[in-house]
Amino acid sequence: MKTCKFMFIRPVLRALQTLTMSDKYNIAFVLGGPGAGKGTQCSKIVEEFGYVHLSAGDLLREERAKLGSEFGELIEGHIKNGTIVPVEITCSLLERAMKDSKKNEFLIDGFPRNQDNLEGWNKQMGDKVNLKFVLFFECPLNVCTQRCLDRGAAGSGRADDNMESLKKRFNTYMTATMPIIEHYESLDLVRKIDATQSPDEVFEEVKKLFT
Ligand SMILES: Nc1ncnc2c1ncn2[C@@H]1O[C@H](COP(=O)(O)OP(=O)(O)OP(=O)(O)O)[C@@H](O)[C@H]1O
Ligand SMILES: O=c1ccn([C@@H]2O[C@H](COP(=O)(O)O)[C@@H](O)[C@H]2O)c(=O)[nH]1
Repeated sequence: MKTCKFMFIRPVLRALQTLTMSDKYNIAFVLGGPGAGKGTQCSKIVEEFGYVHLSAGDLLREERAKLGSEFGELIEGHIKNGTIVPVEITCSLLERAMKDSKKNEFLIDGFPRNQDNLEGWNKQMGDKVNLKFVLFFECPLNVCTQRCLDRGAAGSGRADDNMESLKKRFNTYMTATMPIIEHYESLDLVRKIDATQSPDEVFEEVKKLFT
């Protein structure tokens, strides 16, 4: 009789586990230096593979632009100085956007960028997501700089597409973001892409990860 009673437990547990797994958001983080082409490639992935693209920088810029936003000034200061906004703000914006989208597969672009981001995300979102991999667009500083300056000259309107902000952004990237990429490398989650080629050539490499 006893055996009979416990025979059902394992399949029930397995079913529950499957249910929990499928309830999780599937995400890929997208990292790389300023101007490496993260946004450009994310748009192509969205078009071809139907992910939802959430750029942490765009969400912060939107929040900053909201009339009466409690965090507007703080965000503005960080963006101009190329420093990182506290994770509670960024993570809440990301979680809200994920919930609102009613979708399940996300490219999270430009996040996590430092240890505070990583720890805050793991605490708030760790149990709610399945991290597929970290897409890392590798691009030398001089190429990234030129792309951002060209973007500024073409009228991006971004307060940080200028040499002064770029120096600070690169400093943050090297000192705070690279260690996060190395952390994911140690977990064998990083998929490195050479971002120096044309957008279409880069996308040929990106595609291989999604097919
Ligand atoms: N492979 C590429 N070759 C040449 N130019 C590119 C390439 N990819 C993107 N660009 C251009 O470089 C600029 C920066 O690209 P994009 O906005 O995609 O970079 P990003 O990594 O998202 O930047 P940021 O982190 O500053 O938001 C844009 O003007 C874009 O058109
Ligand atoms: O997770 C994030 C993402 C961005 N920021 C701030 O925004 C700017 C611009 O970011 P882009 O990804 O280049 O659009 C960045 O330099 C940071 O100041 C952030 O704090 N946290």
